[in-house]
Parts: sequence; structure tokens; C-alpha cells
Amino acid sequence: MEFAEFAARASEMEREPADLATVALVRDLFLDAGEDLPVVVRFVQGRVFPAWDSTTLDVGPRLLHEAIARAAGTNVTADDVEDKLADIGEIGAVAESYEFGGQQGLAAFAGGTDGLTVAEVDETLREVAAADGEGSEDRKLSTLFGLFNRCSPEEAKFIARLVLSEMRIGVGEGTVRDAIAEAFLADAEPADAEPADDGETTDGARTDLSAFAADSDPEAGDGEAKEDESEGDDDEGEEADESDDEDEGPTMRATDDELAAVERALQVSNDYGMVATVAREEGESGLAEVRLEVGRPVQAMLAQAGTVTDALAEWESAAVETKFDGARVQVHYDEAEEEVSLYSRNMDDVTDPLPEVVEFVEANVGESVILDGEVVAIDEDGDPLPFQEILRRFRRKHDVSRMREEVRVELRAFDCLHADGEDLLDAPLTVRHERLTDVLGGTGAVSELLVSADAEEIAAFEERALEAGHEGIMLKNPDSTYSPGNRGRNWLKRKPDVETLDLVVTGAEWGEGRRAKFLGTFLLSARTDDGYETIGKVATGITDEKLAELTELLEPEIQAEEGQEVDLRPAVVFEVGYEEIQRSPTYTSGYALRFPRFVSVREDKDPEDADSLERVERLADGQ
Ligand SMILES: Nc1ncnc2c1ncn2[C@@H]1O[C@H](COP(=O)(O)OP(=O)(O)OP(=O)(O)O)[C@@H](O)[C@H]1O
Repeated sequence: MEFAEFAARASEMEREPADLATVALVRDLFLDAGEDLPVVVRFVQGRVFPAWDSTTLDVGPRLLHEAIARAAGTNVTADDVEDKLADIGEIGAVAESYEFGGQQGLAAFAGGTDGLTVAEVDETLREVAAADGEGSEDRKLSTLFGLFNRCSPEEAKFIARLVLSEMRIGVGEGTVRDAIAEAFLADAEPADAEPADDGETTDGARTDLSAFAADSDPEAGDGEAKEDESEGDDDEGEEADESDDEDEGPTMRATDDELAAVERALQVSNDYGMVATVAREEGESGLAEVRLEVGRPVQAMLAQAGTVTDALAEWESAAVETKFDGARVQVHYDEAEEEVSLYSRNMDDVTDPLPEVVEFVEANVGESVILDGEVVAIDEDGDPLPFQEILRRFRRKHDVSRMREEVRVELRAFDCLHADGEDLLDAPLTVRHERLTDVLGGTGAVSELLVSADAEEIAAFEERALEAGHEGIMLKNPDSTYSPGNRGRNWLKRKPDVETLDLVVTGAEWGEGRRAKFLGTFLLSARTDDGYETIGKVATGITDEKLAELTELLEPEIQAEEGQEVDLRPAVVFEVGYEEIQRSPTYTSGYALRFPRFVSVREDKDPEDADSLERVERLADGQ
């Protein structure tokens, strides 16, 4: 395909305000792309390389401005280009404002047969990326100059944007996915036929299916013409239907299954060009065969904020893990090549900055795997250091060995996406975790997993995690599959408590079994003008040492005992976190704390300084 043709189509997309009409334009471009399909699919998204490939052109704005200036003529300087950029605000429009390369460029623009092709642009931009080492700036500059020199203004607009990886034509990942499905999987419908499902259903499905694309799409919502191309709006949908019927000939509509087939293949591969080609050549069954590949990163599954109450309401039980305060890392080990590669949350290659993780994997993993986890910085005692410390290591290109001395890092793995030739994305979390334990068992790098339906047990787990210096806990649906790039409700990062309350301990219970000599569960009360009203119990599932300390503190205050229960003289104040205050007949205050969590003993406070029932009421009203 001639690049002038591509540029003209891209301009049309830029002008088109409606989402569905844009999908139709992209679809038609894909249908006409022939052997350039993979390149065209990447170019509409402003990419030269597939999403999984972190290779960049490594061309800064100044170099691009120089190249444009040179091609624009002897009387134009990079400073002129920059002045214009300050006026116009966008490099594509600036590039478009010049006449490049005299007659040659104009001939191409006029549809001359010796015009620049999409394949040539791709090849040239790859040459730019490959220029490395001494003199590479000059080589990049002259290669780009050569390219601009052959451009019409419209072509130059898109070359400039491609160099900076932003097409600004309102085509995000959701649009490309829909266009692939419509171009290569959907059946054509007659122009005057009513769609089998009405537009609303199809649009609704698109919105759902687009969840991952909207989250992970750096362009989502950024398109000038279309706010979020993956979100179907009813009005726009209708409008687009009409214009499709009038102007575009048959309306192709991919089914939910077809869209899902494309989406799955994209999630697994992060290679839009390859997926489009497979869809065209082999259809849905070919797409179903697209597998994870060791060495090709996958998008990380993400979490929403949530509470223990949410987790236990949504699932029968929750899989609870420590939330490590580090940086996300995806570990790939190729057994045949004996090669480890590490990727960041954005799929950037971070292998070189983390040699000790590489060494750890080489020493401990004996099969090909893709693991998900976190790298954490730790001190000499093995305790976690704050997140900022890991950042000092994560993207470092220089002085890695010196930094290695300064900041120690370790892997904490929490998921296994692939092991020994088997993709595990569709396996339940608990099964993936078992596989992870097989892979790394005995190394201490596997994140502990507690599956529990008991809020107290979860509170105890959280307390241990916090005591050990971690950020908190993650709550996951034990049956959930791994959905790359998705920020769904299957992974919840527990919201930190909004407030804490300082409450008086007015009762307690002796523990059981090994803990029979410790007071374990504590009855909490809020202060009123006449005394104290109970509001909840907190079970501090902390260490024996801590329980012994609290027992020693509270035992002298015991006023009465009945079975395991004791009455305590109001003397000690606990700071307690909670998720919510509810009205409840269980306690004398008429309120109960949901998911109370012991934070500390307020040694500096007497019972008179504790929080009043009035404050509890105010907080409950304000929730
Ligand atoms: N056990 C774990 N399971 C999953 N993620 C974990 C775990 N421990 C730590 N994490 C980290 O927690 C992140 C999610 O929560 P967090 O709020 O810290 O991330 P963020 O980058 O600030 O925000 P977000 O990921 O929500 O955009 C994950 O991306 C991962 O890096």
C-alpha cells in the first residue's frame, strides 16, 4: 500500500467523530491492506513495533525537529520548527505545514507510482530504531531527513506522529479489536437489513468487552475526535448505523463471540499485527490457537480497591495475600535457551537492572515458566524497605553493580501464567498458585496464600502483614482466571481504613488451646456522658508475644469472670481501624464496626480521652 493512501485514510479517521463509523473506516483499511496488514494495524495505533516489544525509535523531539527542518529547506531551522510547534501545539500539524523535497514529494502526493510505500516507511523507521552507539544520532537524523524528503505534507504529518508514537486519530485498542473482528470474522449483512441484535445490544457488549482495552490503552480518552472510541454511546451508535447504511455499503457486525476471540488472542499475544493476520488467514479457530510465548510479555492483571466485606459478599471465600510494596515484575524463563527475561507492569524489559532476580530464577527454576510477582527492596534483616528504594533499581541502565550493593532486591511471586508448555490463564487462581508453589517451592519467594471466609482470620493475616512492614493485603477471588490488562472485581486491593477510632477496652475473652493463657478477643466501647457503650469486638490475631503483652496490660483490670469471658475496668484505650460503622442491635451503643482491626494501644490516652458515641454517630451519618 502506498503511504499516501494510508495517510489519506488516517486523516479521514481523524475527522470522523462517531465511534462506529471510525471502526468501519479502520475495518476497510485492514481489508485493503494486503500484505501490509500487520504494519498497517500497528501504524493506526502509532506503533512501529508490537505492543509487547519495548524497542523504541529512540528519537527525541529535538532530533525530529532537526529532521523536519532539514527536509523543509535551507531557510528553516529546528528553532523555527519549535516556534511553530509553540504556536500550533502539535507536531503533525507543524510537519504538514511544510513543503518537503520539491517535485518528488509532490509527485507522490499526486498519486505518482514511485511514491513511498507503507512497507518502506516501516523498514526505514526500523533502521532508525536500530541505529545505536557512536554516531547513531547523526544516522537517525539523516535517515529521518531522507524519509521526510520524500513526503507530501499529509504523509509528513503521520510520519512525525509515528516517530513520537502518537497518531491522534482517535483509534484506540478497542477500535482496532472491533475492526479486526468486523473485517475478518463477521459476515456481511445486506445494507437494508436490520441488524439481528439491535444496535444497543451490540454496543453494550462492546463496552463490556472493551474493559481491558480502555484500561490499558494509553490513548483511551485521548483521541481528539472521539472521546473513548471503545465505549458505545446510544445516540452515536444510531447515527453511525445510519451513515453506515447510507455511505459504507453493507454493515458488518461482529458477534460477541467473534469480538471475544480477537480479544483473547490480543490479551495473550499483545501483537495486533499478528492477530489481524491470523484472523484473516485462519479465522476464529486460528485465533483460538494463539498461545502465550515465553519471552513475550503479557499485560498485568490489575486490582480495584475493595474491602473484606466486599470480598466476602461477592465470593464464598477470599484468597488473601500480602500486598508487597515493590514494583510489578513478570518473570519469563525459557528452559531450552536457559534465558531469563523480566518485564515491568508496562511490558518494558527490566532484565538488566535486576541481575539478582535473574540469578535467583536461573538457580531455582527448572522448567519454562511465566510468573507474575513483585520485586521488593529489603534491608539486611530481610525486612521490606519502602517502595522508593526499589525505584532506585528498577529502570537503572548504569551502575547496576554498585546499586546492587546499596539496595538489595528479592522476588515475591504470586501467580503462574504458564508452566512447562501449559498456559494457565484459564485455570482458577488456587490452581495457578499450586503450580507456582511447584515451580518455586522451598525458596521463600512464593507469596503465602490464605483461602478463608472468616473475617477474623483475614484480619489476623492482615495484621501479620502490616507488622512485618508490608503495605497491606490483596483479596482475590479463589476461582478467578487471570485476565491480562483487566482491572476487574476479581482482585481487590484492600482500601486503607478511612478513619480509626480510639475505643475503651471493657471486656475480653480468654483464648483457646495453646492460647488459653492469653486474652485474645477484646470488647470495645465508646464513651458517653454516663459511662461506656459497647460497639464491637476486635480479635488481635497477632503474635503470641503481642498477646502476652496485652494480657499483662489488661489482666490487672479484670473485674469479673464467667467462663472464657471477662469484664474489664475501663482503663486501656485501643486504636481500631474499621471498614464501616453499621447500625446494629448486637451492641449496647446501637452500632457495630465492620471488620475492626487492632492498630495500637493508645498508651498516651486515658478512657476519658477515648472517642465518644456522639463522634461514632457523626461518622456513621457521614459515611
Ligand atoms: N500479592 C499481590 N498480588 C497482586 N498484586 C500485588 C501483590 N502484592 C503487591 N501487588 C502490587 O499491587 C499493585 C496494585 O495495587 P497498587 O494500588 O499498589 O498499584 P498502583 O500502581 O498504585 O495502582 P494500580 O495498580 O491500581 O493502578 C499491583 O499492580 C502489584 O504491583
